[in-house]
Amino acid sequence: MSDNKPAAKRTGFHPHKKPFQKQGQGQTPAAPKADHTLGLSETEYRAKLEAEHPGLNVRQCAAKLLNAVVAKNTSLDGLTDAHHGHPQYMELDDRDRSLVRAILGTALRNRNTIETALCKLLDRPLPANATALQQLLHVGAAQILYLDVPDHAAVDLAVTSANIDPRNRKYASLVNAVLRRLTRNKERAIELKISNGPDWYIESLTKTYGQKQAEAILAMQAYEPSIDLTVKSNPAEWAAKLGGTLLPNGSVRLGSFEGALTALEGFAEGEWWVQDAAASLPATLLGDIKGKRVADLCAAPGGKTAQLIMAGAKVTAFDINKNRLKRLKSNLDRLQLDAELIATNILDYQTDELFDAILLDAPCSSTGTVRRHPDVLWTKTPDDIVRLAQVQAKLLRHAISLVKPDGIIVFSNCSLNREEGEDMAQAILAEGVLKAEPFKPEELKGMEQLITDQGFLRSTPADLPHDEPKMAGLDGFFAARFRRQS
Ligand SMILES: C[S@@+](CC[C@H](N)C(=O)[O-])C[C@H]1O[C@@H](n2cnc3c(N)ncnc32)[C@H](O)[C@@H]1O
Repeated sequence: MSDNKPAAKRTGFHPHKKPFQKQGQGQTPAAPKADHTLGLSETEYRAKLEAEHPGLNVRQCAAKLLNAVVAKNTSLDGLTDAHHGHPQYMELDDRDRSLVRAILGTALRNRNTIETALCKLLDRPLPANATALQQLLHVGAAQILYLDVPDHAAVDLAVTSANIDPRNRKYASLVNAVLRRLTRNKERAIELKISNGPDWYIESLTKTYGQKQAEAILAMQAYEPSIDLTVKSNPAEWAAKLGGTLLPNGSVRLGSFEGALTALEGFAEGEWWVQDAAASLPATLLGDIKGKRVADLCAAPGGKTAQLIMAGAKVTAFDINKNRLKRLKSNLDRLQLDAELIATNILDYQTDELFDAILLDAPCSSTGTVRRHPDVLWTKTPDDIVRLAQVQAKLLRHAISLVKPDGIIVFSNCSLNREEGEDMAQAILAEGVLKAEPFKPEELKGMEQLITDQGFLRSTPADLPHDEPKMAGLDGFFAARFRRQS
């Protein structure tokens, strides 16, 4: 695997040297005057600057949110939520919001490549605490290297952003010089063979999957994947209607489409829902559940609940989060499906009416969803993996008390880390209350290769290869099936 240590260079700043003097090339846009003193509110001030420098708000917002993700471990989904997102993001119109998301997705997916390319253009490393400056350069570089934005706009707006921010003003000519040099070295930068992700993650993947498979997974993480749908019925028909591809498990993989997803045929009628093909597998592995009482213990937003209902089970869906459970309810309403809903911490839930079968799709690090959520790697730490594996073991032990003797439990999550998957499952089996019920090839027709030697299910973004990377891959998922012994 290639050089993954750009961060080391960043931290070796020499304060006694006058930084970056040699790099002043090209015209640096003039510094705007600080208008705060004129008594404008923050919003008015930003509106005035935007009128003078169209596109500035988007770049400033992108740099701010990038900093919140990488320096403060804040989830990108929350920051860019359409209703409760970051205030600076909420001020933008839809077009600008989508550019912010494109910049952030690209910057995070290619973070190590961008960092290495920038480091090569710097005479000396940036100060270790210059995180705002670092994000500003990353936002500029993401546009220059990967997005369809004119180079001069990316550079000028980065320089203007630097001039406006008192922390970065003294680096404005550095920003100008480095980004201009990047525009002349694009090809070389893009061709750098860099694995993207923090060192701990790359090491963990390599240890678990071996170098070749780890590299294949990391390569796939550079692409935003296509959208998969789970359909109520007639998957081949829906694949044809929507111009998608029918996958071996019956999911429909969409190619590119015009307009909003919610405007596609069948959405309003509740004929399908969005769910990665790998995420749709665990609910199918409970066996024949027709007419049985099944508990979906961590259910929201309900993709798997819908599958269990469609399989004919009487479903009780639990979730600790009331808002997420409300979302599940509205999803089921659109699909015209019904389940008993209980908002509770399942660790506090006990019943004498034990369930025939249980699905526990546990909270996890979500490292299997990096293609869709490129912030995950930069907001999670190795400690999170250990902590979440402990939570999962606790939830699974409690699930045993809710299922009938001889009943089935399917445990799943969307982590690629074996501590939350294979290791956790083996540790629980060693406690002796559950017996393994290995998955059988005939249960995963066309996807038999996902069954491990121990009879677990393991998918990764490197599975289901396709010439077009966007049409390839699966989310990383783990699933195991157990039977309660007594
Ligand atoms: C991975 S998501 C579930 C996704 C869902 N199964 C689906 O397919 O749409 C995990 C869910 O577990 C819920 N959760 C976490 N801890 C819980 C607990 N102790 N009791 C109940 N729900 C919990 C979270 O609120 C979250 O909605």
